[in-house]
Amino acid sequence: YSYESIESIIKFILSRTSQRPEIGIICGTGMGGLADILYEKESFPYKEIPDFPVSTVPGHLGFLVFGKLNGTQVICMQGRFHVYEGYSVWKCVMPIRVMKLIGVRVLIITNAAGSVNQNFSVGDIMLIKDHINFSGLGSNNPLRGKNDDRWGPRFSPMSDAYDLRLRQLVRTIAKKLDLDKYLKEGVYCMIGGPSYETVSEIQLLKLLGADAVGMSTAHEVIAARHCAIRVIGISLITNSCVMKHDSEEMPANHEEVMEVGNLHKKDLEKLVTEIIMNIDTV
Ligand SMILES: O=P(O)(O)O[C@H]1O[C@H](CO)[C@@H](O)[C@H]1O
Ligand SMILES: Nc1nc2[nH]cnc2c(=O)[nH]1
Repeated sequence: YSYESIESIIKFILSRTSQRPEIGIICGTGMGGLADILYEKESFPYKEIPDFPVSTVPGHLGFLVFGKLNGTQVICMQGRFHVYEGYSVWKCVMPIRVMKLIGVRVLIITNAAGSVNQNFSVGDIMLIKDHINFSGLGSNNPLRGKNDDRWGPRFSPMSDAYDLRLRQLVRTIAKKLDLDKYLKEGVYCMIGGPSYETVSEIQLLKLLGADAVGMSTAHEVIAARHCAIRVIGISLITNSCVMKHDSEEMPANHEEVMEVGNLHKKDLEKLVTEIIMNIDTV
């Protein structure tokens, strides 16, 4: 997608809504209900937006939703794109550039993830402090190819990817909402998927310092940071990864991931609502 092609998508969308949000949300698997916290909603099915990819994964509805929360305008991706769906990595992150041109300054990225850290429990919320982009360490980076400086620089720093001030805000809010007992902080590792990890792979990720693992987010954060959008990353721990060979524990499965997402959506909704009401986008 060239800059101009994103501009024409923007033209299509903005001619159909008068909302101009500065805060974006990406809903993780089973977390599409996050859009329900909004009122005065205007929803656009991905399949009706020119050049937009479509959602193919259960638990990802496939709508771009505009709406308000206490007077603050928000844009929400009800469904994200994963590389394992067959989309190239740059295509997966295209909606983030759409958000940028709409005027988004802060992006709340949520996901469902398996825990690698054995101190984490299912239902915990992990505030992402950093990521390991396993699939991107080679050349599967969304910024690969000719750089357009209108988005950002050729070489994009990532050491400050998960905004320190915003993380402090989330911690304070979690405490106020009495969710701090569920709030963990850690490193998210993105793998390509769609197969879940072997036991040896989980042991490797643990050695590398990962606390949770999933198949999304890192590429989105790279694209967001490249165009100077500040990021909050939140993982809902939906399953504990099997850490030992020959264990009788239940293997990871997508039904469980969606079910846990659904079960804890109220906690996430409360947290995200309060974040949006307290964020300063300046
Ligand atoms: O990261 P999200 O989209 O929340 O979903 C996670 O859950 C799915 C696997 O169950 C994978 O898509 C993984 O990335
Ligand atoms: N890769 C990966 N993605 C997930 N998404 C939700 N749970 C998991 C998991 O255990 N592994």
